[in-house]
Amino acid sequence: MSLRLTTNPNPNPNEREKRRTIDLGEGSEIIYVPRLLPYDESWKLFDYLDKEIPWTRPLIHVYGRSCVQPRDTCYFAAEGLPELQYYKPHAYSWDDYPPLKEILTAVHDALPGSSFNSLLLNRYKNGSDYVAWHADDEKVYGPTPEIASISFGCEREFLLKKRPSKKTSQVQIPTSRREEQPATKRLKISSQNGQHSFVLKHGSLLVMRGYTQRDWLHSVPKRVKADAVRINLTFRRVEISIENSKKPTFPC
Ligand SMILES: O=C(O)CCC(=O)C(=O)O
Ligand SMILES: [Fe+2]
Repeated sequence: MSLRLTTNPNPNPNEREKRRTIDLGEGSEIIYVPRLLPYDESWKLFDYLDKEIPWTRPLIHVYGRSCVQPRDTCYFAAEGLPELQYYKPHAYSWDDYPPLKEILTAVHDALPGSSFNSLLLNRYKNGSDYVAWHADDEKVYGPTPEIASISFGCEREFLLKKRPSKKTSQVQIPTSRREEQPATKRLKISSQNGQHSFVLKHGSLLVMRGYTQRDWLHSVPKRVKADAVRINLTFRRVEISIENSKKPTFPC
């Protein structure tokens, strides 16, 4: 399957203008592009991913207990990268899945200077599937990981909240800064009590940058009203040298 995504995959200038950068403060930043990929192509990609990806629902061992991960998952990585620590998934090669490479090209075009070499996919069958509060802070990603997240299918809420940290004090985002962000309501982005909420649209891109993994937690909570499948791709960069890998903050 070839979708021939162009290097500028967003043909609608109005959509392109909706790219938002949200400064979380203290070196953490979110970028949100509501339509990175054209709507119809995004549905073709959804169907392809739903059918062709070798999804599994693994058993995860954390904090001395086991739980079935509450969503389907699959992992892709360039050859020779170190393993992930929070669970050790089989690493598939995206050479065998050309549409994944086309999506990666679109992401690289949108984020000049980025160079992702691994990909974690999630499939949420309905609103009972979720990802709990966590940070993607495995040492393999380095101190300031850039994580690019693409969503397809059912819109789901993505939440961010500040986490208590030894390195930084727990500071609320000033109201004034929140008000500087234009048109957040139209884009279904909101902030309350220092917590941020994004409704991730079909074909959208959300990027976490800077110290977001060190200072913030994120989640996709259960939503009873979400009655359809959502597929999410998170592109990451694994650094080659790892020593003393630390366990990530990933409950389930
Ligand atoms: O599904 C999402 O939007 C987020 C997934 C996520 O946080 C992860 O895979 O680490
Ligand atoms: Fe995550």
